[in-house]
Amino acid sequence: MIDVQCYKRLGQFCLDVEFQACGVLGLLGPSGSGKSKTLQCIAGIERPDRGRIAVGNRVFFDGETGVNLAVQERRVGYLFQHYALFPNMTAAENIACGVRRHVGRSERRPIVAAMMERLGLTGLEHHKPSQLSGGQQQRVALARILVNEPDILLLDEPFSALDDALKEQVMAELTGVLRQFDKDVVVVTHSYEEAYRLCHTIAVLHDGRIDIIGERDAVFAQPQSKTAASLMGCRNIAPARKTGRRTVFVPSWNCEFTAACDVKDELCAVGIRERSFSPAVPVNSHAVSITEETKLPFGTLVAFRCDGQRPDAPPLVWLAEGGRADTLGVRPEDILLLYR
Ligand SMILES: Nc1ncnc2c1ncn2[C@@H]1O[C@H](COP(=O)(O)OP(=O)(O)OP(=O)(O)O)[C@@H](O)[C@H]1O
Repeated sequence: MIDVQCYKRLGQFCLDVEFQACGVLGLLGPSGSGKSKTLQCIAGIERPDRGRIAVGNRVFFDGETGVNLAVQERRVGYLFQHYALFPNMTAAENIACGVRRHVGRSERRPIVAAMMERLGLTGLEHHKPSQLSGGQQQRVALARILVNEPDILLLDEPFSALDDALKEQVMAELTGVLRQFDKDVVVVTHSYEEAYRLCHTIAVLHDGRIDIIGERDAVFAQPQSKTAASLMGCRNIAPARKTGRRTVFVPSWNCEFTAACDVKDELCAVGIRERSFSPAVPVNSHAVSITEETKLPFGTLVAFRCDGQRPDAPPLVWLAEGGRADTLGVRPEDILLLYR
């Protein structure tokens, strides 16, 4: 269990986060929202102005009692965006750097060899980082972290240095590594797909604060805020007001929708994912006119306007599998109710 209450002012920016999580937590947020700073406070690279950070029963930082463990004492495995391997050392030497100091020289070699085997790196012992692919470099960096037997893993944008094909392979490998690592993990990412695939819990950061935190499927199904909905891949978001127990009206689209659950009075907007529209859904159905179609490898991105839509409102987008439509419907459970 990781328990974080952390306040830190950095010039104009203010980090003010509070969360508890177990297992693999995904920290999702726009650029500059405080994701990396949160990791750095947990790792001990940044010192919060106040707060408390604990992992399991070990307190890393407590502003009130003055506890502030050094980076090495925290036993944190921090995977940097570009892995930070030593360029002049071989893969095996890089990994050996991670082995704990008290381990004797003769014991180091088998520890490194076992970890290289576990991460599929056998045969690459003598390669320097420049002679390794991006995915292999990432595995060497992970191996260097894991031989140190960390109490928590912090992964900062673990796929940002990889191309799409390699990302897919590395993500599958990392999922396996995380499954074996039965302690807490925090993964920073821009991508909701990465967060969804790797994490049990997702926290969305916005402007230095936790916007929403919850179980992955619950956050994905109802992100609650405009920021979270947009980060979860929702491109149709517009101001809305409650009109009945389960109904909402979107003035700019001139559309009323029925949701699957009760609408709270504080509703400020609705979101509809582009995949949620369908000509075959008979509910929440509205007449539309298509304004533009863009071919994608697996479908067509269709821009459309609703009947009576305000001229200044941007078109909506629908990811169509094929065919055209005069009306488009949305299942009530796909209406995202947004309160912030
Ligand atoms: N030393 C500093 N002084 C002032 N502001 C800072 C300092 N360091 C970071 N910031 C600001 O803190 C904010 C959060 O930075 P952080 O690196 O955590 O963002 P992030 O969410 O990880 O962004 P990205 O996704 O772009 O990496 C940013 O707005 C940044 O400009």
